[in-house]
Amino acid sequence: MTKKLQKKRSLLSGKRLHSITQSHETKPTPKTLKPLRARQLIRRFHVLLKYKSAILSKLSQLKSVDTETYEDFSVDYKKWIYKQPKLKKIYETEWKNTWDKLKVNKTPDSVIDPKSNDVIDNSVTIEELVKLVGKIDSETEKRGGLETYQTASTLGQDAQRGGDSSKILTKWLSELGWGFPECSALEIGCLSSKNMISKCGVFDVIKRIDLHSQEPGVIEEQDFLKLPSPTSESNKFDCVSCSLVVNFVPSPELRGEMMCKMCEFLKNPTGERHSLLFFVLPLPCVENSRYCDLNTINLIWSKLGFQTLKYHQSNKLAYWLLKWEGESKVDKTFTVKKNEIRKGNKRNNFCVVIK
Ligand SMILES: C[S@@+](CC[C@H](N)C(=O)[O-])C[C@H]1O[C@@H](n2cnc3c(N)ncnc32)[C@H](O)[C@@H]1O
Repeated sequence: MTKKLQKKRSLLSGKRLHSITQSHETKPTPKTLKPLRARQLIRRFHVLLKYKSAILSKLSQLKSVDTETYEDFSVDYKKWIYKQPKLKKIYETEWKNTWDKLKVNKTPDSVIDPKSNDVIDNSVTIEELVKLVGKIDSETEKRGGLETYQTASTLGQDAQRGGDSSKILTKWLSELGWGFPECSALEIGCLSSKNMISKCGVFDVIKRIDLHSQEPGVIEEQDFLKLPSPTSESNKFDCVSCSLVVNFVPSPELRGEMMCKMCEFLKNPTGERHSLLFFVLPLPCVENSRYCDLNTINLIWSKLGFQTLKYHQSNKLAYWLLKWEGESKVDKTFTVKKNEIRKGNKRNNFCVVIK
């Protein structure tokens, strides 16, 4: 490959050139993206993350004969692959092939195989799974990694394009006259500390977390699913905001776990002081999913002890403001299974499962 072509590819991917074995340098992420490009990127990252999670979970079942235990296979899988020379070679070869072949500005290929309808069936071997992980990791990197995904999402928050979603939360809080002394909030999936939730003046304390912090020191780099639940009421929050995060979570079971876990972070109601949850999903998750509709989400929230105070649909998003009735109102026995609600091949597969 000529130097010129290499440079062009690195510019397209928004990354400096590096080999898979080199330590990754800090990569420049594009500062601007056209709205259509941003939407395409967000969609592609969701697809890649979803498949990666399914493939790693299959891989962790198949490798169960391995004696070494891994604290978190979704993070440690590379250690496991690299321990075995044959698998390491498969992973690296696929990573490099994908890196060389992928044109980031072209409509991407199917992640697994269009012939198998992208289904990971039971006959798939460890080698095939490792190859798929190599392919996904390489594409993710070549598209600029999570940072680029976040840039695309931040651009979606641009005031000229409707502003960040917490603008609706603050409007609703002011309509309700909600607010207390020493009011605290937990913002899950926080892209910026300059959002309306931070500027509205209702909250004295805001804990901001994100899988990949864009503002170290202000936004804690933390997976909400791994965040230990507070053991005392004083460490809980008056409000939890979880906007456009559950749809990012890669499996239906983890989405269910995330929704249930939010309750553990909310203060139980005392007198007039009620805790709130602000929740946002892309509209297609409830309007056009094969497995989920508005009733499903509303049922889950009501079983978890929430009462809907406000609901709003824009062209693209669904917003809820929910009041929590406390631990005693949580139905700990209810389950939600993956059931087909709508038929048709133009549907998406967004789904929440509660076990
Ligand atoms: C589409 S952005 C939404 C950002 C913002 N809340 C909004 O409404 O525009 C999703 C964010 O959620 C973060 N995220 C996804 N899963 C997460 C998790 N398990 N824990 C913490 N953050 C997570 C991602 O890193 C990403 O920054």
